[in-house]
Amino acid sequence: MIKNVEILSDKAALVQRSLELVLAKMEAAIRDRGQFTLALSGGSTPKPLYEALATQACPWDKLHIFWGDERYVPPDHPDSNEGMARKAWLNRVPIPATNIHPMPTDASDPAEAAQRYEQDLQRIFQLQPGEIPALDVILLGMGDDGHTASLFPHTDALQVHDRLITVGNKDGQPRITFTAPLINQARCVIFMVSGVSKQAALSQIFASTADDAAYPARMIQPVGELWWLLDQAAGENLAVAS
Ligand SMILES: O=C(O)[C@H](O)[C@@H](O)[C@H](O)[C@H](O)COP(=O)(O)O
Repeated sequence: MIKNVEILSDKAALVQRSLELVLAKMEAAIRDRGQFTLALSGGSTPKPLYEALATQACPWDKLHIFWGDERYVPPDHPDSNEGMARKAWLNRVPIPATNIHPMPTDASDPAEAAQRYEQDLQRIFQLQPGEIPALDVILLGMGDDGHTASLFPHTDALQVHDRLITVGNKDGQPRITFTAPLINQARCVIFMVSGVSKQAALSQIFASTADDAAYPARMIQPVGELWWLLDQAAGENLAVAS
């Protein structure tokens, strides 16, 4: 794993840097493998990045879009990560509808939805049993509590190591989420973290020792590149071990 930490002057600079990095990874992936597989994060931080991507001239037919987690609501619900990304970006560009792979949230049992998405990935990536796909880029955020995707502190999802997709739990509300093993198989993971409220969790996540169950973002140690892009407000007091 190659770990990079950059502290940008403000959120706009963080978004611009994230855009540069995603575009660079997109160009390299399409050059090397003919396509670019990207998993989106939810929350508020990445929305301006998605809006910026909507202004780019990309080989849209070579992009495949996934979500790293999803609230268990319909896509037209205001909390939907899929709905946010479609409004901010995907509805504004000519990306083929078949290249967009949202997490299902229509099953009565979220575990069934998680299994369906896992089967989707197995089909799309033509996986052998037990094989974990390497996505080109997985975008992640981090909550004030140190969660990432929908891997929340002290939840069962943190213990799932034999699946690609599982059911997360935020205060009793179900989520669909990538598991840590799937995230850690990525060629590149990019965390986008903004705001002073993230400082306490970041200090734990960058500490040489802390409880991974309490700060699940610590579990993200990808085989490829790990990028932490922080704005000054989030990263100003961070002692970054090399
Ligand atoms: O569905 C979600 O909410 C996200 O995937 C979640 O993991 C998010 O990235 C963090 O909660 C940070 O959210 P902010 O970017 O809003 O701080």
